[in-house]
Amino acid sequence: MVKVAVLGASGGIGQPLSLLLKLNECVTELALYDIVNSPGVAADLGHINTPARVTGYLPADEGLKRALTNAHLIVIPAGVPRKPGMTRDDLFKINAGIVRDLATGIAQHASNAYVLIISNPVNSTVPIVVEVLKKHCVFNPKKIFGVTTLDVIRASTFSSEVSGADPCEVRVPVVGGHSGPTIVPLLSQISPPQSFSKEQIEKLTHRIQYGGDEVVKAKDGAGSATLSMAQAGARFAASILEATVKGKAGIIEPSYVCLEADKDRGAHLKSAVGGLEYFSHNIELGPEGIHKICEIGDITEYEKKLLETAIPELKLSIEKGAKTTITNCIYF
Ligand SMILES: NC(=O)C1=CN([C@@H]2O[C@H](COP(=O)(O)OP(=O)(O)OC[C@H]3O[C@@H](n4cnc5c(N)ncnc54)[C@H](O)[C@@H]3O)[C@@H](O)[C@H]2O)C=CC1
Ligand SMILES: O=C([O-])CC(=O)C(=O)O
Repeated sequence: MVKVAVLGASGGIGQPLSLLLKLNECVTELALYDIVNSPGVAADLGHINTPARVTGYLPADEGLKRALTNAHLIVIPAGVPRKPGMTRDDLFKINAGIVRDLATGIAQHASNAYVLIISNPVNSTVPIVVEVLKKHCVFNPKKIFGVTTLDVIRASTFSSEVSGADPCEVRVPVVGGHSGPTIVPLLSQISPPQSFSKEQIEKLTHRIQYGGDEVVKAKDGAGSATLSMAQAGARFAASILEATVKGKAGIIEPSYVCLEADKDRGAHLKSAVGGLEYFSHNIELGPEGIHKICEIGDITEYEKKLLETAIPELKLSIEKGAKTTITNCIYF
């Protein structure tokens, strides 16, 4: 039995993500939780002829508990998206409370599950989840993931538009966090190798860092990336299932994680990034979640400067998330 729960399943990301998870034949039960419309989304998806049984839950009648109980994997796209002119950090006031309450449910009803956090600001919401799990003494750093897959998907797409390479084949490590200057693409490590001019690198870097803004602007008040994010979330969830259910070795995905998940390499990386407790980088997945956090490797002077700029902002976002208390959260 492989139960996957989606929290925020009726939203712009939640619905297409749930559709893609319903198409994943490794999933046998798909539990959809939201404060609105989840039974309808579940009824609709339930007609698709793939193995997963789909159930929908609202907060009434212990819906969160029922959605979470026995979940192997939980994906969280619950929360409000940006409008033009907002930063991801502007979402903290509302989303911090939502994520904290969902994390409390996870601590109580599914403390052994793998948790993928999509809700923004990811740089802060991941520390919120970790602090809640720590408070309940159920924290396992190898199982908590901030979803940054969309950054590498964008890096593959945008760099291929310049180079003409096949976007399906191109991989660019993107490190740091998930907001503007904290998104640090390492174009010098692009695979297959590719050389770009200084100007191309600067333009590409900026586009990858602010790719989210392109969508927010184009949607003109109707939200942020949903379809590309659903694909990114489904890809990451599929990789976690491949590694933890099917036991496939050597899968590498990027994610924003707690560096203590990999004692040796994590400690090394922590000292290389100014003592940050959380950082996004390529992760090798294993049967128990995070198997190995990859090294940063050789980077150019330009990339070192980007990293130096990212570190102070990341530090503030991490502290803000870790300090979240009942009083600084707003509810619907
Ligand atoms: N990590 C990433 O790369 C990305 C993250 N995001 C973030 O994902 C989040 C969701 O975005 P959208 O789906 O576009 O928003 P949306 O507003 O379309 O959907 C959010 C859903 O969350 C639900 N919700 C609100 N409070 C809830 C609660 N307490 N429990 C359960 N569900 C709750 C809402 O009812 C709604 O259905 C935003 O915070 C957005 O910034 C968006 C794109 C990329
Ligand atoms: O830009 C946003 O607010 C949503 C997001 O995180 C992204 O698209 O990368």
